[in-house]
Order: sequence, then structure tokens, then C-alpha cells
Amino acid sequence: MNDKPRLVLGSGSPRRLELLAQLGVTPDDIRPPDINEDPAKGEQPRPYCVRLAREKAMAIGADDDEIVLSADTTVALGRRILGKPADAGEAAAFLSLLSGRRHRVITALAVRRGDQLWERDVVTQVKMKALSNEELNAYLATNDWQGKAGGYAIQGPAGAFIPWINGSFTAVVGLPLAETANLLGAAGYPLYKPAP
Ligand SMILES: Cc1cn([C@H]2C[C@H](O)[C@@H](COP(=O)(O)OP(=O)(O)OP(=O)(O)O)O2)c(=O)[nH]c1=O
Repeated sequence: MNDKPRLVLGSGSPRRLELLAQLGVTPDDIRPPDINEDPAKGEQPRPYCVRLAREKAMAIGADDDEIVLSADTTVALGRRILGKPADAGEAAAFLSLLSGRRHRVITALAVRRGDQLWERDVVTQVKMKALSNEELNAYLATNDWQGKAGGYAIQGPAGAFIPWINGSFTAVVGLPLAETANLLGAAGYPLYKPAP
């Protein structure tokens, strides 16, 4: 008998699809969310990130028995939210702010099945080395910053700028796998085949 529920990845992020594949999970469908990602006035990074993940999961159209997985990754420098840079100039500004400092990367997950919701967020501290102009310009020229919160991706060439993290590498990339496995399990998605 095969009563595995259908899984919908409520995310257009190719990183999240790859990270799910690392768990051996292939979603039955991919439905990217379309929500307003502007922070509310005075909104703090962590509640903002949690709210966005939830809003993404709620915005995806799905049948009652489909499981929807959405997430949001936010780079926070103190109270400041650094989103996805609009252009190379903004990416340069973000990287100059992050250069030589510690910041936080928050990834919030939201799993929805009908009107049931499971949520979890993971905060990782990340240290970026002080960047020289040469490093900054070389990185900008790769275009790897495009579509990445804070204007960098730890899994790409910017990995050379990150000597230290405290937390979850997969969360920084966009989907914390330990927590994802737990939430999918809670929602009734079988991750592991029983031994024969
Ligand atoms: C900090 C960091 C972010 N990122 C990426 C992960 C996310 O795709 C992106 C943050 O944007 P998000 O808004 O979290 O996600 P998204 O717009 O790419 O996709 P969707 O809303 O459809 O789920 O930044 C990395 O890939 N590596 C990193 O080191």
C-alpha cells in the first residue's frame, strides 16, 4: 500500500530543492510563493523571517492532504535586515557592511497540511573576514550574489570569506536539514523506509 502524502515545495529556490534531494526527498510539485517581502516598520529580523516563511506556506494553493514546505532565509546585522540585493551596487553595500564582522543568518521553516502548521527557525552566527577591494570586486564579478540574502552564498566562492560559523551550514544555505526532517516527519511525510 502506498499512502505517502504528496509533498509540495513552496519555494522557487534551487538551493532548497538540492538540499531536499540530500535527504532523498523529491517534491511532487514545486510552487514558488509570490508574497510581499517588505519588512514592517520596526520589525526585527527573527520575527520577520518567521512571518515570511509562514506567509509563503499560507500563500501556496494546495489540497488539504498535500504537505507544503516553505522557508525564508534572512541575513541580520544587528537589527538590520539585509535582503536580496537589487543590483551589484546594493550587493557591494551589503558586503561592505558584513566585511570583518559577525552577523546572523536566520532560516525559518513552515510546513502546512490543510490548516495545520508546523514552524521552526534556526539562527546561525557567521563571521566574514575583512574583505579587500580586490576580493569584493572579484566576487561581485561572479554574479554569485544574485538572489542571495545579504548578497553572498556560503556554498559558492564567498565560502572563502567565511572562516567560522556557529550553527547550521544547511540553514545558512537555505534549508536546515535536521529541522526539515523533523517537521516533515511531524506532518506525516515518511522519510525513512522501514528495513525489509
Ligand atoms: C546567506 C545565504 C543565502 N542563500 C540564499 C538562500 C535563499 O534562496 C536566498 C534567500 O531568499 P529567500 O527569500 O529565503 O528565498 P528565495 O527568494 O530564494 O526563494 P523562495 O522565497 O521561493 O523560497 O538566499 C544562499 O544560497 N546561501 C547563503 O549563504
